[in-house]
Amino acid sequence: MARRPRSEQELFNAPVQHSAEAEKVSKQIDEELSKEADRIRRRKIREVKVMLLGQAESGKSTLQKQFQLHYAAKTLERERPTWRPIVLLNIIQALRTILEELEFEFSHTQTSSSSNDVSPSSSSSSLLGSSISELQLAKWKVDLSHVRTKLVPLTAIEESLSSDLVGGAMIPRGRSGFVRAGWQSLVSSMRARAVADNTYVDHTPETSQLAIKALSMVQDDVTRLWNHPAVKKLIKLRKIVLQESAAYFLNNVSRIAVSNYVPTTEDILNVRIQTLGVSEHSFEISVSGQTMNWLLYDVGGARGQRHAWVSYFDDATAIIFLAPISAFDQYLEEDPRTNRIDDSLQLWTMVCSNLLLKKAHLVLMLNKTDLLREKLINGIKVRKYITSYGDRPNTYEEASEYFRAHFLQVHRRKDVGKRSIYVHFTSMLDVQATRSILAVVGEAIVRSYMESVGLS
Ligand SMILES: Nc1nc2c(ncn2[C@@H]2O[C@H](COP(=O)(O)OP(=O)(O)OP(=O)(O)O)[C@@H](O)[C@H]2O)c(=O)[nH]1
Ligand SMILES: [Mg+2]
Repeated sequence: MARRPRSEQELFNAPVQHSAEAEKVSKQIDEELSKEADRIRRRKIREVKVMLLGQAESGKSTLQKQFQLHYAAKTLERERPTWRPIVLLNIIQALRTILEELEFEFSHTQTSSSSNDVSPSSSSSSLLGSSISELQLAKWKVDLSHVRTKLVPLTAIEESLSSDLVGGAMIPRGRSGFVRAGWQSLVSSMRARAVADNTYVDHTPETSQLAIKALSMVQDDVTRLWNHPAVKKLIKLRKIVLQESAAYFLNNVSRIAVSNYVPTTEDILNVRIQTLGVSEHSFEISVSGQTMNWLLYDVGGARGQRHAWVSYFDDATAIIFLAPISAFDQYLEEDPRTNRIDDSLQLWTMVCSNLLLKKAHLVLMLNKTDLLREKLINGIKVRKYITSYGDRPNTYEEASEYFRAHFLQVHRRKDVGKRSIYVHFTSMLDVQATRSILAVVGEAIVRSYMESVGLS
């Protein structure tokens, strides 16, 4: 009996106590959820989405690496060994192109004298030039055949290297040298990794190791081929057209052909590998005391890749458009009738006039200025490829300003957002110059973003 009231109290109070406890817990949960929602909202507010757009080979992936170098240097350090197969692939691709073109040219050589006359005075009328003697040509053919045989073990590795980059998938013939988002995890699992003192534990993937070994065994032949007068002549005549990075790597073969080779930053910036699809990269960037989470979207720029861009447009904070102004004498690989500058202008028109991008901040990078200078110094005439250039002086100042004016005119006529435009002349291989440009670009994008969300 004595316990009854207590028990009654228990009966009445217990659920009351329980419900108070539950209410407290529920309140706590609500508070946590609200805090989390707030955190997500704030994080979202600080998320800046930047798309890198431009035709193939305009330098988008190189710019992405520069961002990584300046804002997430440790990640670039970690990934350093994963660039090794791509450097090797670039070297082998260049050698294959040289050998194929030499073979084609030699097999199409017509002699101006009878075929069994090999006197030094008889001459060849091939594309190699009429001044080459028959004797010389015969000697070159022997040289080529000798080098080709020696290089077989190296060139045979191209397909395997390329296939490793796409997780072992079969690569259609003639289609080597591309990567998709996340490729680094395929080649880094992690046979090579950085350790604290910046040396690398060498577990190089087998294919790369084989390629390095093969390269080290034939490096003198590679150098002889690269410096061969027939090769120099065909490059000058544009019968051999190599990737822009080929000369850099072929001049550095002796440094690369060593078993403990680790790509330098310059190597990483110089490599050429086509991007397929869209790759997302994230960086924390601090500008004017604000830490922003940058999501950088690096897209494939070839015509067949551009359909993938649009699904990223509607929430893009900024577009960095790259136009390689050195490409005035080049045509699209995917459509050899279209001049590369014309294609860039068309793409830029699409960017300026696209309603989904109406609110995006626009940055225009007129890239590859180093190559533009080089071409003009070497006497390549702009007006030969772009007739409207007329009689303007064939100088860097004149040509760069001419291209800038054209891109600005497109923006003036086609911009649907009445936006200011930020234009920079860039040379994406120049680390110091690019560092200062990235600081300016970063600040401008963040400022414009803050204004747009009313946080300025
Ligand atoms: N000389 C020189 N080379 C550059 C410059 N910018 C990029 N490159 C080189 O141009 C080549 C192509 O650059 P990428 O960054 O791969 O081009 P991309 O725009 O990403 O091309 P896709 O992925 O096919 O769309 C690479 O070998 C780069 O090293 C530059 O300003 N000057
Ligand atoms: Mg790319």
